[in-house]
Amino acid sequence: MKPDSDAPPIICLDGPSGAGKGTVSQLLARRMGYRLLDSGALYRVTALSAMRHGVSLDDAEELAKTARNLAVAFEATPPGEPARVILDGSDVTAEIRTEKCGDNASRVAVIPAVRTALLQLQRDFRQAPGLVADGRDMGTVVFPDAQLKVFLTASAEERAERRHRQLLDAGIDVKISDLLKEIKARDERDMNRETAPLKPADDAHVVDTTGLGIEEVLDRVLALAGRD
Ligand SMILES: Nc1ncnc2c1ncn2[C@@H]1O[C@H](COP(=O)(O)OP(=O)(O)O)[C@@H](O)[C@H]1O
Ligand SMILES: Nc1ccn([C@@H]2O[C@H](COP(=O)(O)OP(=O)(O)O)[C@@H](O)[C@H]2O)c(=O)n1
Repeated sequence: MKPDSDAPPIICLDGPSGAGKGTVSQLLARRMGYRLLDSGALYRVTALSAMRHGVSLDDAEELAKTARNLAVAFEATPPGEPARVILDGSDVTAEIRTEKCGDNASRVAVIPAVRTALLQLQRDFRQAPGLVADGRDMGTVVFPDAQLKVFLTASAEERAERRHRQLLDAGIDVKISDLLKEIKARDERDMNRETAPLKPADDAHVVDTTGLGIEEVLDRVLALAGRD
């Protein structure tokens, strides 16, 4: 799809868990002076809100209602730090990052009515001077006319190792074999759902980050954006 020349530019970074989307998106948004959409946080917050209100993860209708009525806000933080995520007035930034919440997010994300409920909220992030959008379907569904679409990936083993290091840094010791199992299960669910499955858009640039450092990945994306 051709970019709408009047709309603010968008760079989409899609890919599986642990590919580096969040990290690279933040660095890229800072370099470009763009806003940032962490779409995964919206699915995580929907899952958390459902858990808090006793909504079953099998109840599609109530989950869609939960997504439609989300009282969520992203609060700016100093450069380099992820935005603080506020749900119903309380800070859930750390709570939504747990593996449990990620897993539940991928369960609610299967439901088409939940995805529809979150669509406009995501599109509203498109504001001048531009947007970096991080997720699974940014280039395929939410912003099909984006100027640049990048699909970041890496081997499941390397993604599990990255997540392991990240959790250890946060003082959480989880078995790497369990993380690998969870990552593979989430990949499977995200790639095989009927609505907005995880896959590169036809016009996406696929960047395999296995063996690449964060700065190298950032440089590749900046080069694709014409900013090297
Ligand atoms: N290319 C890379 N090399 C090494 N570690 C990376 C790389 N990209 C990301 N990481 C680290 O891996 C972890 C997961 O990255 P993150 O950006 O949260 O991935 P995603 O948003 O795709 O799930 C973080 O701790 C991050 O610092
Ligand atoms: N645009 C998006 C973003 C996330 N998601 C879902 O939300 C879950 C959590 O996304 P995330 O981006 O926060 O997860 P990580 O890649 O950080 O592990 C994913 O496993 C997807 O199932 C989605 O379906 N569509």
